[in-house]
Amino acid sequence: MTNTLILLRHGQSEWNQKNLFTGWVDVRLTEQGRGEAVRAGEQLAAAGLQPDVLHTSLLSRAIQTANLALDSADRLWIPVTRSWRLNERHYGALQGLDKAETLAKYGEEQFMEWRRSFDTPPPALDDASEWSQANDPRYDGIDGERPQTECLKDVIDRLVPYWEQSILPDLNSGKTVLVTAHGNSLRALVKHLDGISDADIAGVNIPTGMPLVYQINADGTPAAPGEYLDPEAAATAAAAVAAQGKH
Ligand SMILES: O=C(O)[C@@H](CO)OP(=O)(O)O
Repeated sequence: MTNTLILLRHGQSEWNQKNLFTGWVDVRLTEQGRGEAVRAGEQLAAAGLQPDVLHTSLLSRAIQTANLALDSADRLWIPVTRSWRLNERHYGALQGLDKAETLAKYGEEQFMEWRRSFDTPPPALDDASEWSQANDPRYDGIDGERPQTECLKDVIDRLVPYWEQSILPDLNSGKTVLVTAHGNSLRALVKHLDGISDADIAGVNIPTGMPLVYQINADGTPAAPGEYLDPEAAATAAAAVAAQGKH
């Protein structure tokens, strides 16, 4: 007996479009991103997938994506739980910087280490920065745990407890669960689910707006690796994410 988990990265955001490091900065979807979210919902409906509950991050781009996708799947009414534990990886002092300029300034090795290494966080973001979330009321309750930078390992450490305590119980009560989140928080979850090594996860990129579907066993393991509803389009879009900053 397995239950269905659908992972969905938000559609293109304003800062994806501008090629800026985003992290916890609360940017919105572009028109293209809103279209991706609507299409994701249409794909769910066409595949006969009907989410019973939604888990989202606290960031607007994931919330907008969920709302648009659920609206086009005619499931806008389902219960919602939101958690900072599903937020994008905090990108530290890189938040707000241009990816291409950062690559040119620091070189490819350092750039890729910051983007994709498992355990090297970027430099911390000063609380006084305009891109800091130090005074953002949505994080009032988590102040002791509010990061100033994170590597992927840090994201796994804060996300896996949420997976075990909130998402897995929903799956085990027989619900189809939709999770809308972010490139790196979903890489963290996919690494955990698929047992991908610390080295190999560097090569995994999650495209925007493409539903990724798992069948999950009662013990939280997947019955098989996740499958995109549109594998060809997902592979093309993931390659574009991998190449960001390089053109
Ligand atoms: O900027 C970010 O927060 C992320 C996702 O958009 O970028 P990257 O893919 O470079 O980790």
